[in-house]
Amino acid sequence: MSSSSSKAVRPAVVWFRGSDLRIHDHEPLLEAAKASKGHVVPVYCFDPRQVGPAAKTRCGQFPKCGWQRTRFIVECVEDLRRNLQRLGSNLVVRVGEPEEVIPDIVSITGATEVFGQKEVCSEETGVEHRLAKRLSVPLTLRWGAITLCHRDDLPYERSCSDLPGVFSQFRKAAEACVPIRPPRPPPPSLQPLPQPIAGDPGHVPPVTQLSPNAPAKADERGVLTFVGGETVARTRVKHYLWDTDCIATYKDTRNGLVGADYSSKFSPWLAHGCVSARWIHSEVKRYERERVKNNSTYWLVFELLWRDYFRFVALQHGTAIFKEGGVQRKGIAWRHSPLDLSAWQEGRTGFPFVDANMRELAATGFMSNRGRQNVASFLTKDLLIDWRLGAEWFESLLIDHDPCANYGNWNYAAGIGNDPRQGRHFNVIRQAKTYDPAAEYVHLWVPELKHLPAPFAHTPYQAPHGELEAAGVALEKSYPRPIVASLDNGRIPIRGGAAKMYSAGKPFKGPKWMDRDGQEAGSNTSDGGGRSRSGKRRGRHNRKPRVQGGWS
Ligand SMILES: Cc1cc2nc3c(=O)[nH]c(=O)nc-3n(C[C@H](O)[C@H](O)[C@H](O)COP(=O)(O)OP(=O)(O)OC[C@H]3O[C@@H](n4cnc5c(N)ncnc54)[C@H](O)[C@@H]3O)c2cc1C
Repeated sequence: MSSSSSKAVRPAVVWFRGSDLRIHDHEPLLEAAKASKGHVVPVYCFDPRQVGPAAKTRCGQFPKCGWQRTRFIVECVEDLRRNLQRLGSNLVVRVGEPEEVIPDIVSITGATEVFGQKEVCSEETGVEHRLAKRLSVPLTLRWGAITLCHRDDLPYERSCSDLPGVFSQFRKAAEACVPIRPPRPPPPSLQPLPQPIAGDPGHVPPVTQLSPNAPAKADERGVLTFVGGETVARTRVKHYLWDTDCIATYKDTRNGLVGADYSSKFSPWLAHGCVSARWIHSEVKRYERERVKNNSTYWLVFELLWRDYFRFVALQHGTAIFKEGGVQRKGIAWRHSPLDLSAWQEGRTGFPFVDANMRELAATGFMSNRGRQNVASFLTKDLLIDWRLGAEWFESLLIDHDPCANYGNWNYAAGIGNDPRQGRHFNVIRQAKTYDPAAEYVHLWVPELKHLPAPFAHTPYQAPHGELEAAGVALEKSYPRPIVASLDNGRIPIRGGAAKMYSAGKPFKGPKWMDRDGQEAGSNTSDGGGRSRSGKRRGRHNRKPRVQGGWS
């Protein structure tokens, strides 16, 4: 394009929002490029309400974006800038609120329109409304590729008001009648940024400015070194599918706890939009054509539909997913116990499996799906602590935090969400013995128990004195006693403080435990070993049927 014709065209601003940090399959970028003949002004704002030392969560006042995710976002933004530069443009980076920054950029550049991705959660939609009010030009928001199934292709109202309350009904409808749109390539090229903004694209703030306590080195025990950005995201997908064929055994390995490849680990990149779910889907379909199609390849797409489902649930229910009663608007009297909450947060509950998971989260910003289900159940069903504090702690620490997936899953865990089965409760000891039979995971994250062999590593309070002594474990001194007795009908010797709290409160009604398929697995037994409250072993025929649409 000649310089005289490029002067004639007024640019369009592309507002990158944080869950769309890529150039491929990005509808607002493509639409803006088309409308402005490539004269786009891509912008990303580090919003101090979301990232940085001042941003706090609502109930717990935890840092809203911990150092792990902050670092990941910085890497995503740097990568996005490099990719836009390769197309001939650049990324304008500012620290500030989008509703302040973007009108300024519009007036500096003379832009005629602002394009961006449509979000569904209240903080994000609040920004959309305020920005639209302040702009003198139209704000065009597109659903784009945020989900695998495009909202407009669903057999429901655009507001999802008639979305089924059960995942499996949604999944069946999606599988039967929703075509997955093919991913779209990035624009072949873009025009350079217009002056004067070309001279002032802005610096990506260093992690240490946004998160002053960030350690210099990552914990070596982490499942993976997660590096933000589209470039690494695509390499990870290539690794999981084409280089290692791990996807072909995903269904068998996905409940793992240690190592890079037991599950895809796509979540941090999906949460920040470094890859689109549609692109992953197209790669899975290609893999099925060229290598193998089996239950595992199906299951990865099945999990992506869970991700979709929680976004549509958030659209359907609005702010309810963040409120105490959740999407069921249910009243539950949660316990208030800062002591037990901090034991859970810091991995000092006396239940090694819970503690290992919580320590992994704090050290690395990641936790397996198996771990997340267990620690969420433990907080809400054993400690009876307000689920919002758990969700906020996850929000603070998770690299892959996505408000729809996080709050949707927490609603579910707390029994106030889209779960057809009420009162789902994980027996964390039984889960530990099933999924960590040799205590490899507990030994990794709770090193004070590393010489205590399984199964005692999962129940050190049951270990004979000699075993503890040989392993160098001194209960209460080197590792805490359990903080809650409910897991064993009160037979677990608990820490004094917590015992008092329970006896001071309402009588604790025995929880029912679910096994991994959502089946009732005995009440209050020490390891949930399939015994009923009366102590009689349950026959298989007495088991409740597998829950349709339940977590698996
Ligand atoms: C209490 C709780 C909180 C959670 N918070 C988040 C969150 O903030 N962000 C997030 O991405 N996931 C969240 N999950 C879902 C799930 O645990 C993670 O997506 C998964 O562990 C990420 O690892 P992976 O990429 O290896 O998953 P894989 O098993 O390889 O699954 C592939 C992809 O499917 C999607 N997915 C899988 N399971 C779920 C699910 N239950 N809900 C929604 N999407 C799913 C993810 O995008 C994931 O990357 C949460 C689960 C629980 C129980």
